[in-house]
Amino acid sequence: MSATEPGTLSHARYGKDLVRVLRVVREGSTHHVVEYNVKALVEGDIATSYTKADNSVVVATDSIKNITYYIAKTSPHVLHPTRFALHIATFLLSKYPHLHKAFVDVERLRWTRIPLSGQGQSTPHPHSFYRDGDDKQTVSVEVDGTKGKDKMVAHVRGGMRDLLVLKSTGSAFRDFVRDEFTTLLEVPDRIFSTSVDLEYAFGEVRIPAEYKDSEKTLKSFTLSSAGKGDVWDADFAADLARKITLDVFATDESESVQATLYKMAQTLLNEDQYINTVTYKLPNKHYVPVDMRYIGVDNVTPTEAEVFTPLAAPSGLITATVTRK
Ligand SMILES: O=c1[nH]c(=O)c2[nH]c(=O)[nH]c2[nH]1
Repeated sequence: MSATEPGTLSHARYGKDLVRVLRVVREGSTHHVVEYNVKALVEGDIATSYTKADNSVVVATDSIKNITYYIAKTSPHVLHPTRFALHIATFLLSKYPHLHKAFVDVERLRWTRIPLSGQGQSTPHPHSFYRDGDDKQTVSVEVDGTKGKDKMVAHVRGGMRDLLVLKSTGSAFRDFVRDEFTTLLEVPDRIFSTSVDLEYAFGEVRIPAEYKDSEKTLKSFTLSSAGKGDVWDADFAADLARKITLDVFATDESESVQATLYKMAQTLLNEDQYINTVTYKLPNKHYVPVDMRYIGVDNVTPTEAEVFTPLAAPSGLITATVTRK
């Protein structure tokens, strides 16, 4: 190595981030829409592009963006974020022999059919939608073609972020360490609010042959899943994870964010046998009772606390990963 290069390139990965795409699938007069934010990165024999300014090994990030749109246009998987991500990753590796790994993250934004009321019942509109929550479904896939393009394997993670929840009772925080640094009061009842960030990992899967030959099979190909909530049925897992998170949050008599988080994770592992690890990141979004004693009003005794101020910062942050035994 030349004296002017004291370092070696030990890691190199590149691609396009923040590719925004809305796809409409028309089924007669019923339409389906999905909106995604996509990040697609690749690794492979690309070192010389960094070390020798050799762009002959570079698939332009602009082309990676175009491939993302092309798969959005042609993939039979486009309505399913996990399979869509797998399709982009697999396509990149199949098309470019010198690329060996692809990393595709997809965020799905919420668009839900507008429910129309009439004749005492609600009907979902066939082509009008509304944003019914700021939470995003997340998908991260890593497809590894290093053992050969006919033996590709994938590591898939699902999850969600920005699911904002609050409960006004059913949450206590007591019996924590008390010493000279403690100012927090023990409370049998408090507000509990968090913005749920969840990620869960499935076991490794082989990419079926149909995925690779995308252009030949695009029209005909449908993939059957091996079981409810597996990688190929990850939408089920995502709905289940959201439902469990909300159910446990609502019904748990919480002794702490830690204890509620752990119950959520165990419930998800119990209900989806294909998920192996679950990671929650739960900020504790504090709401503080306003002290009105100076005007002779009790708003601090837990049973009297009715007026709160949200505390933007600092925030608690409770995280944990629970792994299947
Ligand atoms: O559920 C909680 N866990 C903590 O670790 C903690 N720390 C704190 O100040 N409040 C809370 N609440």
